[in-house]
Amino acid sequence: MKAFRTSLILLLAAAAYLGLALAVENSYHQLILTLVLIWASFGLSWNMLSGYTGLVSFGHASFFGLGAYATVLAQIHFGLSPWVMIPVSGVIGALAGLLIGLPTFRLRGHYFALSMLAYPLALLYIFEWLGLQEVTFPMKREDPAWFMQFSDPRIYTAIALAMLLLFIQITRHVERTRFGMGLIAIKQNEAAAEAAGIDTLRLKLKAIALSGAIAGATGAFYAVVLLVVTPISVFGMLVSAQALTVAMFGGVGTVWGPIIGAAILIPLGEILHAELGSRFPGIQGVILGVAIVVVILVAPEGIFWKARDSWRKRSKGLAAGPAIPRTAGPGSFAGAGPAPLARRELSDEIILDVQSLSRSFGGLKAVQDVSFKVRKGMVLGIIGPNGAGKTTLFNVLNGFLRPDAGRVIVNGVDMAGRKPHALCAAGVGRTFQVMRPFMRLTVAQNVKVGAYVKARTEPEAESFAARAIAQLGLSDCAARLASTLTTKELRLMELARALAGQPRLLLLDETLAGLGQSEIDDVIAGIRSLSAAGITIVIIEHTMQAMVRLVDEFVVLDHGEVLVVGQPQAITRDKRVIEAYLGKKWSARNA
Ligand SMILES: Nc1ncnc2c1ncn2[C@@H]1O[C@H](COP(=O)(O)OP(=O)(O)OP(=O)(O)O)[C@@H](O)[C@H]1O
Repeated sequence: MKAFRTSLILLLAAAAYLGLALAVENSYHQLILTLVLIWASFGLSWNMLSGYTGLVSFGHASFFGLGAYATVLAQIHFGLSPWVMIPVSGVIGALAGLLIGLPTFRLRGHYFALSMLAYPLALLYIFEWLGLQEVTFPMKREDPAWFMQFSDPRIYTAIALAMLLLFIQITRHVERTRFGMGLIAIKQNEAAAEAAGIDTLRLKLKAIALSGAIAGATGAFYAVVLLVVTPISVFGMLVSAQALTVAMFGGVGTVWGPIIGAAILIPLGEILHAELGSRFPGIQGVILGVAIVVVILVAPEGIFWKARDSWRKRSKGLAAGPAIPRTAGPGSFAGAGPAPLARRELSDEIILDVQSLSRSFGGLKAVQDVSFKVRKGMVLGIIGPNGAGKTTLFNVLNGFLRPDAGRVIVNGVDMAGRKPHALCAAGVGRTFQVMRPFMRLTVAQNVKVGAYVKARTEPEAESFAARAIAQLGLSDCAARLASTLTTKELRLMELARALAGQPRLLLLDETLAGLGQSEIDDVIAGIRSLSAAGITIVIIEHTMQAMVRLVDEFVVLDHGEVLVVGQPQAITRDKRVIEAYLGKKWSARNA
């Protein structure tokens, strides 16, 4: 219903814009109307990669310029029409995206952004070196419509509008699918996305290909409108900056951002250029610079998000903070309590077999020759002093780190060195010591991202997520943004997200950290409910009082090695464990 309403508003806005274009007589103003649509399309292309994945690109002019040159050269040398070359330029842009993405996605953050800058610069010099300084479309008086050489500039505006509407539809479709959700998850936390089973490299390549396709087609049409292509006008720094600025100004990671940005900045820049350009050459660049500074200071995520957040706050919406009654609220479990786990009969089936696992950092042996077995349905605690190698061991078990030696046998298959999303698909879920929620998503969306690894369809993902949310007592907060949750609710949400991937084995990293006593009881009850549902659990935790109530068996690590393995009663009395970890005070207090 909401999607239908949005489509209707969009169509009405498009009709109004077209009406305005038809009414405008002045050809320069007509050109501005067309340019707004072109730069909005280019901004959408930038948004598809950088807005959704958070990988900032300073190099989108590569795709734009390749589309522009392909179109003009194809007309000159092969007589091909722009009607053919605009879609072909989309394909060229997509292929260029894959070629650029494959090596460049190895880099992150600033390194990614800067290396993207290199591609249009290199292309600019290559096209200059090829002698393509100023390439003009040959006039085709015999068949102007076929070669998009219209005498009425309003036709260009109409075509640009149709292209923009298509790109908006593509973007809106992406936003609604698991692909779009995966991109947002990557932006908010790439490691958590991997651990939730998302193949982040594949998704980023898909995003850059789609982004390159939109930029390539837009560049092709831009060339047609201006009739002449120069390296600086399509590969220049200002071109990439334009895409980035309209999206950042309007709002990143939303379909509306680039449209708002282009609608404000392009006419402003053009009018100032027309009025003051002769006295202040390069005034458009100044406008872009000022726009960026204003946005960084006033609305770092862009106008759209600023307006939406303040509207939501005012109308007491989702962002208004926790307002859920606590009586039977999140994390309340029937039967939850502090009693120790009754000794249970565990199956003999081995679900995780760790054999001689080692991992060093330079000369530091963080994990050395570690072996242990985890039986189906058990809760295994991993304890040890700070720096004993617990987190490193988890990172190796879940694929964030490659082991130097050893085997990690999950359900009979050696998974050592496999990527986190592959381990997740094999049934290994993970939570993090430092919580890694997707803050701008609701609880239900956060958990749904975790469900994608096993769910084949959207309804299935929603049902897995709803079940996990209910199991952890979070149904009341399902519609709230993760950013409004308490620490305990966030911990439970992380458990729910891991649970939604239908894991057979869950690795929990300091799930009780930062919680008060009653909150610890609630989260322990949550973990027990997972165990009762047949999930095998391996947990790292420092809170020993809680651990002895929770686990069936301990593995104690010290200096990266297994010190001892055993049941809680034996472990808490073991002299070596008391000396290395628990301390005499703990044993006296709990004797
Ligand atoms: N990426 C890294 N590079 C270099 N050294 C590291 C790295 N990660 C961990 N270490 C070192 O490896 C050792 C084990 O660290 P690890 O974080 O696994 O211990 P831990 O038992 O989880 O500690 P804590 O209880 O404090 O979380 C420590 O000496 C740590 O400084």
